[in-house]
Amino acid sequence: MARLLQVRDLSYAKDKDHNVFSNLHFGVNDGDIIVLHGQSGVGKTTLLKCIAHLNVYAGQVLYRGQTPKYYGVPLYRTKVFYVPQRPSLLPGTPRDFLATVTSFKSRKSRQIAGHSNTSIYPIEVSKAWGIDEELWDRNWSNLSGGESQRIALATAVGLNTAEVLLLDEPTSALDSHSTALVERFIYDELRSAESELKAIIWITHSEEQGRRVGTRFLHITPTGCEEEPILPEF
Ligand SMILES: Nc1ncnc2c1ncn2[C@@H]1O[C@H](COP(=O)(O)OP(=O)(O)OP(=O)(O)O)[C@@H](O)[C@H]1O
Repeated sequence: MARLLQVRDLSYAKDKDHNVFSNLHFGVNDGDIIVLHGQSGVGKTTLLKCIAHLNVYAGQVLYRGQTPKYYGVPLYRTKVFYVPQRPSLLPGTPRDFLATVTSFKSRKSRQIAGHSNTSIYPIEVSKAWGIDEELWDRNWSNLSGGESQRIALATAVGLNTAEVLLLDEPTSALDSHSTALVERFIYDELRSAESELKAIIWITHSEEQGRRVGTRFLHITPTGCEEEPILPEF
């Protein structure tokens, strides 16, 4: 089983006197969907941002045995792709964002038969989740929470560059029907031979969703993390 990510002795400090968390050690393997548990404010979002190299941290995050700087951070971020909980804070429109991400030469987009435009697949994915194409040309700030969540996720999945997705409450603004569509799609992508996607770290506050999607469960505390056993269902 291939080791995709290795987190070693990771700690993050808000300021010089306050660690948010410290001493995090864990690995992410091919096929994993790791659900992060932990009290509100313990640092789950912060941890995903550290892994995406968006926060400055102490310790090491290795992707396929190498640091983000070894690949170059922009390329690394297309391989280990962070999807924020509130993409509405991004500047410009979703189509601008798509153009920026697709400009990295690491991209290996999946194409739709009959389409020559390689950035069309994210738009097609979002259509499958009920998003009209015209919404891609609206400013993020003028989209609803659920629309921007689906578009950001469709970008991450549809570009097909990421081997590891870092999902920060990706369906928190969605109704149960849209949530089910998104969960099924991501599950199928993870198991598709055509998809680059190999593993996910997923933050959810829904225990039911955690049980539906998770293959491993990691409990974060301020002083470390431990793997929770998967309990048999009765
Ligand atoms: N930009 C920031 N500046 C200063 N402190 C921050 C910032 N962002 C988050 N924090 C603090 O860092 C800590 C961890 O926040 P984080 O959002 O990572 O927690 P979380 O476990 O994801 O929380 P929740 O479950 O409520 O979403 C909190 O104490 C939070 O107040």
